[in-house]
Amino acid sequence: MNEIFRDGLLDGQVAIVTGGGSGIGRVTAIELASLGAHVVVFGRREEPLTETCALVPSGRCEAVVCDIREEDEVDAAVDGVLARHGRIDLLVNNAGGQFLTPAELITPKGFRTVIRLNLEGTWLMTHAVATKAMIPGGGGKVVSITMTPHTGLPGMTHSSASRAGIESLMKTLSIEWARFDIRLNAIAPGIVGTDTFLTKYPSQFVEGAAETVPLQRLGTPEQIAWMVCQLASPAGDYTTGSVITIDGARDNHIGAWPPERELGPDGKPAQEVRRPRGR
Ligand SMILES: CCCCCCCCC/C=C/C(=O)SCCNC(=O)CCNC(=O)[C@H](O)C(C)(C)COP(=O)(O)OP(=O)(O)OC[C@H]1O[C@@H](n2cnc3c(N)ncnc32)[C@H](O)[C@@H]1OP(=O)(O)O
Ligand SMILES: NC(=O)C1=CN([C@@H]2O[C@H](COP(=O)(O)OP(=O)(O)OC[C@H]3O[C@@H](n4cnc5c(N)ncnc54)[C@H](OP(=O)(O)O)[C@@H]3O)[C@@H](O)[C@H]2O)C=CC1
Repeated sequence: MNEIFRDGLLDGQVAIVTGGGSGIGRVTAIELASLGAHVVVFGRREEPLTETCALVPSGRCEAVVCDIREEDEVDAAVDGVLARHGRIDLLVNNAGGQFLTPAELITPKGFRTVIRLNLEGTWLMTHAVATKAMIPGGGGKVVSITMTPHTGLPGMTHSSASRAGIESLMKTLSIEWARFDIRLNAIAPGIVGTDTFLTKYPSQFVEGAAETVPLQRLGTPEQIAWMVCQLASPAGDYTTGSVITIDGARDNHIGAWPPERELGPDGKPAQEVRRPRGR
């Protein structure tokens, strides 16, 4: 039973979720399966993938070890899904990440590592699924998880560049592959309180994160997963080439409004005094 959508909404669909062994990817896999989809989770480590599948009560989940940066692994893994299921309706490019470091300290290898994971991995997966399954099969949907704020991610130059690249990829392919009925979108989350976010980054960054969001709280993996489900459903059939930002307005403004310095003497938002008419 799904909390938001009707039972059986995605019956018969076959979906791949990369990075499905943890965080947003795991919750997305569980939500898709709860709506009837058969989900195949990809990741480098088998154990977390198997754990995700154990959390899917219907058993409609399968773990495939695949490093999305390696084209031979991607080809073999996608071929395997196709051989077992005969179709792929949905690809969720969720695997990704970065390390937080000032730009001047990022080495060529470090930059390449993040670009290869986020941008090249997303390209390899999207190209393999499209050419092997969606183009011959008459269509499909791709959802790629990126990141806000779109004004730039200081401390994450490599990731910022790669996420912009992914959004551009989705937009461009939505034009080229419209003739194959493939619909491609990006979901750009703000800060989501996953285990990795809460444990990987410096404490100052994590503890101060909610304060930087106009809504003053972090997002949840479910809020991202439900948008994936909506796009996968008939409600998403005409949505393509879009970037859907889910971030508590972090893309628009840093912190609560009004900031302390803009409060009036009464503690309310400062307001300009209206001049008398005629002056
Ligand atoms: C912000 C404002 C908006 C704020 C608002 C926005 C906030 C959004 C918050 C976002 C949160 C998330 O995305 S949370 C989810 C994040 N999840 C992840 O990152 C999971 C996936 N990440 C990873 O696997 C790793 O972090 C990643 C480095 C990307 C890839 O790992 P690999 O095992 O492939 O690579 P490694 O062998 O570890 O490292 C390869 C090289 O990378 C470099 N490298 C790796 N870690 C490094 C480090 N900590 N510091 C320096 N350099 C490092 C070195 O050059 C390494 O080479 P050597 O020197 O030779 O070792
Ligand atoms: N949490 C947040 O605040 C935000 C997250 N995002 C993005 O959303 C996505 C999910 O984030 P979140 O759930 O927090 O992070 P996690 O670290 O939990 O998820 C990342 C997943 O990607 C998998 N992965 C990493 N590298 C590879 C690879 N080379 N091949 C295949 N799988 C790989 C990991 O599994 P394994 O290590 O086993 O391969 C892991 O399951 C990421 O792209 C993240 O950057 C975007 C905005 C905000």
